[in-house]
Amino acid sequence: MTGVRRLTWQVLVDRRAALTRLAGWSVAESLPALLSGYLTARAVDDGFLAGRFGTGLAWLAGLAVAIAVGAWGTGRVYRSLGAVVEPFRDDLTTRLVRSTLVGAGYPGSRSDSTAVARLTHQVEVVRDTFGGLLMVVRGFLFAAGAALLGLLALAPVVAALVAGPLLAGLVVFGTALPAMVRHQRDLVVAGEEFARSAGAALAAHRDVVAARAGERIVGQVGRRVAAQATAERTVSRMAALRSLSLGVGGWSPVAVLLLAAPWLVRQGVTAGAVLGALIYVSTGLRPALHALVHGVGGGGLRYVVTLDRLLGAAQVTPPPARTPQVAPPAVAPQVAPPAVAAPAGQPVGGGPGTGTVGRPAVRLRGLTFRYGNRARAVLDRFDLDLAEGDHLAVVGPSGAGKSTLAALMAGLLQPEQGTVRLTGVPTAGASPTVLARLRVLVPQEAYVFTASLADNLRYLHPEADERTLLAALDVVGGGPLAARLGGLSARITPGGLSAGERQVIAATRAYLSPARLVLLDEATCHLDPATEAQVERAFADRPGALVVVAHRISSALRARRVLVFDGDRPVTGTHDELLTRSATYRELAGYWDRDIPVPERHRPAPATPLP
Ligand SMILES: Nc1ncnc2c1ncn2[C@@H]1O[C@H](COP(=O)(O)OP(=O)(O)OP(=O)(O)O)[C@@H](O)[C@H]1O
Repeated sequence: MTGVRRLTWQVLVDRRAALTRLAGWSVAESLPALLSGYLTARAVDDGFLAGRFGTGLAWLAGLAVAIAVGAWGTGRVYRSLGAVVEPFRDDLTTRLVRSTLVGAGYPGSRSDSTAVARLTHQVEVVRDTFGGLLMVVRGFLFAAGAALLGLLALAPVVAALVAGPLLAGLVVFGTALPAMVRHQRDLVVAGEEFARSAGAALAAHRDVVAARAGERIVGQVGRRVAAQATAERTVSRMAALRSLSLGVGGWSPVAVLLLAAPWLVRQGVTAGAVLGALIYVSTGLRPALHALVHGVGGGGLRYVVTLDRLLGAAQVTPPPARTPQVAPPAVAPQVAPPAVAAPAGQPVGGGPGTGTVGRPAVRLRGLTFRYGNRARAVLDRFDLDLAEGDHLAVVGPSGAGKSTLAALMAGLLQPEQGTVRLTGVPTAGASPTVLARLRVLVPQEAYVFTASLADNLRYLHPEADERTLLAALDVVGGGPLAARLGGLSARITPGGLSAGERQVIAATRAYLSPARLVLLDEATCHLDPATEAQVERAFADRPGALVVVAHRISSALRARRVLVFDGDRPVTGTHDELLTRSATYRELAGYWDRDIPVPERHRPAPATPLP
């Protein structure tokens, strides 16, 4: 909020000439507030009660003149207000549009004209609320100041009786104000979170269905709805505090004056002065306090919160540096895989002594996950580290949990316990945009939409030029397919492609994405072995880490390490190690063996089961 305070102060200082004019017209506007009680008191005491009807009328005529001057002042006040508010709006719009467009200029950002439209709309909200705030605060200061001066002129004791409760009301309001700002902000954030979460769920409904995450996503969106409702209720409760401050500051002075009237008269205060004091309170102070409390508690809070968020949005931060997508540098991966896999259930590849440099690409810690309260745990306190350059094949019987592990790594599922970090960033609570920069998951059912081949490939890398797209197709093995379809501009439809062709397109798209972690969940199951090998090699050579949920032994053989779902606990190791350590792996390798010849050294030992 410091930014809001500083900017507001700056605006006021920069426009001090316009503010001085505004103050001058405000004095004229508050003339009736200054004179109403006093002139009424004179009209009563010196005129009507003294039997001088004409004198009474003359005082009231004076009041009528003051009211006319006040009305003229009000007209001028609105004109001067524009001189303060409009330049503020223009400054803010320029600043935000510039920062949005500059932000869009960073590689990896989209030029977002809707962001500009959204921001300019919010600037209008700031302008209106700022104008309203200026009016009510100024109105209160002048009206209250005028009324207190008038009360002092009538009788200092009356001024003291009114000032006490007024001050108490202001203290109640001022004390509650920070909490009101906080809750209003929570409400705005809750609304945005809900919109973001529902929007992301709708946009990604195909992936949600593919990952069988429907129930979870509905739960997540439902939690956002509940959070927004709670925030609404809290803001409504804060309205009670506004009413309390109005009651104390606006109504109790009236009650005090009425109760104290006999005593005041005994003290020598005239009946006209008591009536004048009541006029000051009921037509000057109370309405001004009412406008202040509702203006600050409503539009004022919106001003603070909206401006605060706009200022946040205006800070242009370049997105993280993007990885070169095509033709990855011809350097060996920085990190050699560990020579020996850690024992089952222990971190692999990133723990102390394993040779990992820097932050691991993937770090899973204490991961427990089950579908539903009574279901068996698919993963139970599971740890895993993957280094940059690592290539892990995940294998296991049907239903063992391979896709679940991939979805957890991708942040599509959230664990019951434990954490998933991708290059140090926790997936819990990460926005879809952040997740998209960190990882790409290619499911078995490849997602292709009706558009040009180029549009399909650019889905995760909108700025990629044609040369980049063609190079990526070439590396992944999609060159012949692109030629057959008629080039990048060829229009494709999901129904017009075979399952394998869709997988090639999805793989090329993933290859082009900025994410450093690639998760292939049986993403090549419809490809012939040669194309599958080419796809896996392309991803293995790409900077980052690769996880392949494998359905052929060839995938496991190409990987640096293999994770096998063996009974209750996944076991990790090299192919050779697992042949001796995992009965499940031996069994799987035995079946796979029939499909693809396995080098002699990889043949399962005719061993009795090992621990
Ligand atoms: N959406 C879901 N709701 C409830 N249970 C689920 C859901 N998705 C998977 N499961 C269960 O979780 C377990 C692990 O499933 P998962 O899909 O991760 O296995 P998998 O090893 O990938 O299997 P496959 O090789 O057949 O794809 C299975 O018992 C499965 O029935």
